[in-house]
Amino acid sequence: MSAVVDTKRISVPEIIAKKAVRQPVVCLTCYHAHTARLLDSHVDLMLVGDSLGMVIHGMENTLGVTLEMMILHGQAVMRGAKKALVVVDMPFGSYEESPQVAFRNAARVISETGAQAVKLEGGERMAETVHYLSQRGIPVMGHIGLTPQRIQIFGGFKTQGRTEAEWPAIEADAKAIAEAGAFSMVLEGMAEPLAAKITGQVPVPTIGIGASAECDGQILVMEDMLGLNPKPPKFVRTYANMGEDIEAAVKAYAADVRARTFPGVENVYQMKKKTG
Ligand SMILES: Nc1nc(=O)c2c([nH]1)NC[C@@H]1CN(c3ccc(C(=O)N[C@@H](CCC(=O)O)C(=O)O)cc3)CN21
Ligand SMILES: CC(C)C(=O)C(=O)O
Ligand SMILES: [Mg+2]
Repeated sequence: MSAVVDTKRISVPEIIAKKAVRQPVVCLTCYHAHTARLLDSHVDLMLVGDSLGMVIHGMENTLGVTLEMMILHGQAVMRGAKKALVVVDMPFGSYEESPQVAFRNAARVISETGAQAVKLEGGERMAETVHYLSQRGIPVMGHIGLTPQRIQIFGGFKTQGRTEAEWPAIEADAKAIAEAGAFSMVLEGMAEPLAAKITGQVPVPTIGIGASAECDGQILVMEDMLGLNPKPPKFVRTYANMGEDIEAAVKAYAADVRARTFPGVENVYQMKKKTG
């Protein structure tokens, strides 16, 4: 018998349980199989974010991302992720209309990708939908504060809750989706003390991005922290300079091809030796 490899996947209840024991929930976005494999043993949760429209498809915002794109990338990530919990973003237009439409589309995401959960943007106005999905077997991660799918309403990617007058509405959003059954929630782009306050008010883990170190977990767009975004937002810490590394590698390859030093003897095939 072959050795038993520990590939048990982290579950939704295990993510929730981390809050009580103050274990930070480590999250990154992930859009491909090869990066999923590299991230798998280091993160608790991978989010197939609709930011993929901007980050890998070059779109100006996330509004043009389709359900088909999310399913395709969700399938790719699931082929590389064996231990981490995988969450797939519901794209703009796939869940806002009604809880029923949201369920139909979320069920496609879950059944066609094998991911554990979906994420959708919105607080109080989406609470009924969060409840409808979680009651029917689909774990939902909430997302409040700066919700990029409302870029046209906000007039840009603008940090929320920087005046106290804005706080009650955002606190009500957090409370509403927690009560509706969200298993965790992303707090994006909000003033630090507000994110800290909400983290103290809800029973499920808060996952911050441009929020606060007091959130129960953190998420970043992987390409941003790897140095692949030439103009990263202020909330990003870059842990590698992959943009520079890729350019240097491509430059060296181009020089080798032009000098005919690639391929080398080690890269080419000789004729088979004649036998007999
Ligand atoms: N590459 C990438 N990283 C992300 O984190 C990300 C995406 N794309 N696309 C979808 C959303 C959009 N996000 C963004 C993008 C830019 C800012 C930004 O420029 N913020 C300003 C502050 C703006 C203000 O408060 O007025 C900053 O300087 O950080 C914020 C969130 C976060 N998400
Ligand atoms: C930034 C995270 C939270 C997200 O929603 C995305 O990547 O789409
Ligand atoms: Mg998103």
